[in-house]
Amino acid sequence: MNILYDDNMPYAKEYFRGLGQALPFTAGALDNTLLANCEALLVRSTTKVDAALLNEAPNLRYVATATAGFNHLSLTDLTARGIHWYSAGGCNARAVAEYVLACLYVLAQRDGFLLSNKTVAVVGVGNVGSTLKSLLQSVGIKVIAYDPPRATRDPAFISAEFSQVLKADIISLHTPLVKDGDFPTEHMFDASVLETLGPQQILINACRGEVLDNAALLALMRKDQSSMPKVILDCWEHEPEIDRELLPYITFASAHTAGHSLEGKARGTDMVYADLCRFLSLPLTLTLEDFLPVFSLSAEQTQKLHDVSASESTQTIVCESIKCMYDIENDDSFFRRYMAKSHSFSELRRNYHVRREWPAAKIAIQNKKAASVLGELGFKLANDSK
Ligand SMILES: NC(=O)c1ccc[n+]([C@@H]2O[C@H](COP(=O)([O-])OP(=O)(O)OC[C@H]3O[C@@H](n4cnc5c(N)ncnc54)[C@H](O)[C@@H]3O)[C@@H](O)[C@H]2O)c1
Ligand SMILES: O=C(O)[C@H](O)[C@H](O)COP(=O)(O)O
Repeated sequence: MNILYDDNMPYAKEYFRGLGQALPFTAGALDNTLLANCEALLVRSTTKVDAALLNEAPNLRYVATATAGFNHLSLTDLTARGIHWYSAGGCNARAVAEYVLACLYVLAQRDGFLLSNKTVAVVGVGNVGSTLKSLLQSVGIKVIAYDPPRATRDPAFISAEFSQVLKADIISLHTPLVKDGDFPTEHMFDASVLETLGPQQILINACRGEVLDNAALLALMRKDQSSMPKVILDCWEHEPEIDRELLPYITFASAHTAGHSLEGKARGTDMVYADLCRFLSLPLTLTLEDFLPVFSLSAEQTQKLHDVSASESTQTIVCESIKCMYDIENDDSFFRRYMAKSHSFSELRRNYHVRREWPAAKIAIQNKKAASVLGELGFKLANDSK
């Protein structure tokens, strides 16, 4: 089988070489001569698989995206041509949930509030939203779950009302981009919705840029930033050509990298591999454990955690532990510096640093309450913790 895979899929060479002739391509530079013979095309979200691409690929039988979102695949065109398609739903759910928690803990420390006193509205309670909801609830943070389409599919799920969402202290968006049907999400947060929010609230978009009307947000921020919520953006409208004018009004800004943990990306490759093996009726011979490197904190980080362990404040210890794994302030300042130099959003994403998920780390924390919270959040605790 002739396979083409995005060269930004970790371990793809190792996973796919046993399934046929597997060649890498760079998103944005997919060669039509390669497409002409391609039978299986493995992409990430930066390759649009539409009629124009499919017209160049007459031998294509299989398309997969190693990402959760699949709004870059034209399902109508794939189905019309009888091409099997797959998306790796859930591959990076923990990565995005960790991103949201990292933002919230750092903001709580910076602004001097207790996260445990806040209510978080999770909008879209699928793979990402459910993972986030479980982690928040496991550490005692109240969650409002909003997902009307899920309530129609799953009688056991009861969705909150949208009016309750708008009153929450923190609103975190985790829906797909849906342009039509009964539950569209495009510009779900438009000017009329944004105007109902206040400065004591926090709004996070780590799903798709188009769910939040960026032009309306910019206009309202310019009119009176002091009446607006704090806005945290990982996903932007019109990526990669985002509106840089919005940047000064954003509390934490990142380049659509919430899901870019090494595990999140590699799990995407692994899930596509498993689906392609099923499609070809071949046995699975490789797993993620064959590839993920062992991780340990640096001596400096270990010392820092040891020092902060003496703190009385659980939130301080949890925040510092999270920062050892994922420092959102670093991502934010790097992004701002990078964008100020007119560098490309896509390049920044391609060269994103290696970020590991929290269960990869083993930490020693003396404070019992903090150790328990960190355990709930997925950190492995060394024997001398608790
Ligand atoms: N920033 C990132 O790096 C990153 C990473 C992963 C996923 N994503 C985005 O987040 C989205 C969610 O990911 P997921 O894996 O949880 O997908 P999912 O399909 O598992 O869950 C999405 C949920 O949103 C719900 N939903 C749909 N329309 C809705 C509406 N109008 N109102 C409320 N809820 C609605 C669905 O019913 C579903 O339960 C993806 O589609 C992708 O666009 C972004
Ligand atoms: O949908 C997803 O899984 C995410 O948006 C994912 O992180 C996108 O990453 P990309 O394919 O653009 O590298």
